[in-house]
Amino acid sequence: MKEAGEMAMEFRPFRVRKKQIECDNIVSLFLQPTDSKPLWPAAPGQYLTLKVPTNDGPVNRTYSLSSDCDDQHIYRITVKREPAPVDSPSARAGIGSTWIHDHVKVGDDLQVAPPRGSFVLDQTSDRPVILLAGGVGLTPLLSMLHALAKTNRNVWFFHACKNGSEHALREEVEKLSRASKGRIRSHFTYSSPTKMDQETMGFYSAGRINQDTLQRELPLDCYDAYICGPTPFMVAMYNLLVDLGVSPPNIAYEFFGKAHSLEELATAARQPIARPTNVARLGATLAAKNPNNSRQLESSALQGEEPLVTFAKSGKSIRWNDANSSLLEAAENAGLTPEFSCREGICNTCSCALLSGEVEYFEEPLDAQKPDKVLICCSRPTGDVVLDI
Ligand SMILES: NC(=O)C1=CN([C@@H]2O[C@H](COP(=O)(O)OP(=O)(O)OC[C@H]3O[C@@H](n4cnc5c(N)ncnc54)[C@H](OP(=O)(O)O)[C@@H]3O)[C@@H](O)[C@H]2O)C=CC1
Repeated sequence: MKEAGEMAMEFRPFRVRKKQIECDNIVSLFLQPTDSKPLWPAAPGQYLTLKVPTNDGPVNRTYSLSSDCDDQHIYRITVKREPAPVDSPSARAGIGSTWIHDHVKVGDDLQVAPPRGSFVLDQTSDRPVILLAGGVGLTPLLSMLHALAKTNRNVWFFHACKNGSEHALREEVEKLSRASKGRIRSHFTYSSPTKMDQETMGFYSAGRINQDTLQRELPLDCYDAYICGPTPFMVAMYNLLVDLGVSPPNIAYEFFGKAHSLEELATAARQPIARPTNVARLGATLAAKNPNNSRQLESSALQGEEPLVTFAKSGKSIRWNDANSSLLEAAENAGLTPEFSCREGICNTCSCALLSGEVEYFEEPLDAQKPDKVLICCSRPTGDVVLDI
């Protein structure tokens, strides 16, 4: 097991050199290090983590790089203002995006952690590429487009937006497309085009990207595909691609949802399936009132059984099952709804008290964790554990 103290990653000071409004609700920040060290290397598709100051202390938020990763001089991130969820208007608007939109100005210094993420362009492949962007999900795909512009690969860049006022970085995509002399084709779909969009014909199709859109644009071929956008968009695009014959292993996406994978959601969208749970409801008193009670349990390891995971507050226990990717997923499969956001050990949203037992991290948390705390999104139990959930 890695020691928590070994896990903290390096944050460095970066200065905001430029803040650019891209459209109604999207801005870009251009960031340069102030410690006179070079930029970290980044792969097209990766994201940066920023420390966002709040009244309750700093929180980590991640933003995909939208710039050309070969640029050794400056990073660009592009951020949409996230309003409070429509179904819960009393909830807070996105902390990070509100702070970037309302408070960050040119000359400010921000703490930034190195590029991370495995949603990256496969630069060893020579297959033609389909990039499917929904809204501000274009950011990692634009970074990929910059890399692809320097290759001989054919590229189709589809971007779905509500309308022209929410369409960021259009000129940059068109410029790359023009310079490619036909090798990079772009297609913009507006779901709710405005009157002005209609007059200027600033989009190629209206409505949502569907099978017709893709079939019209794409010749039969063997593609690599990359999808980024809201989850329903990604689910729909995944199923469209599979229906068009794109091989699932060649479809890449970044997904932070509750299901194991986007593929699982995409299958569910075609044919709803019941999800098995492996919950054993124990007496509500088990370890809940006195977490030390759990120490009276016989060690599962000694018995040769899978570890017992006890959720003290909710009085539920389950046997660990390797089908769970993390303690967070185990809790969800037990019918609990712990808070989470990134599911990658970055934002600390899922941090909870570890009342007893030990865990191991399969993904290195960005911040060092105190011994009595655990990030459940990126850890598994090494023996019986009691969590304060
Ligand atoms: N690295 C990453 O993983 C990144 C992820 N993101 C994510 O991308 C998302 C972008 O959201 P946002 O800009 O608000 O997107 P929007 O809500 O503006 O949606 C963008 C477009 O997608 C369309 N769309 C939605 N659902 C479907 C569907 N089922 N089939 C076809 N088209 C659909 C919308 O159509 P309609 O108007 O009809 O709904 C709209 O035209 C966020 O969830 C953000 O977290 C963003 C950046 C980086």
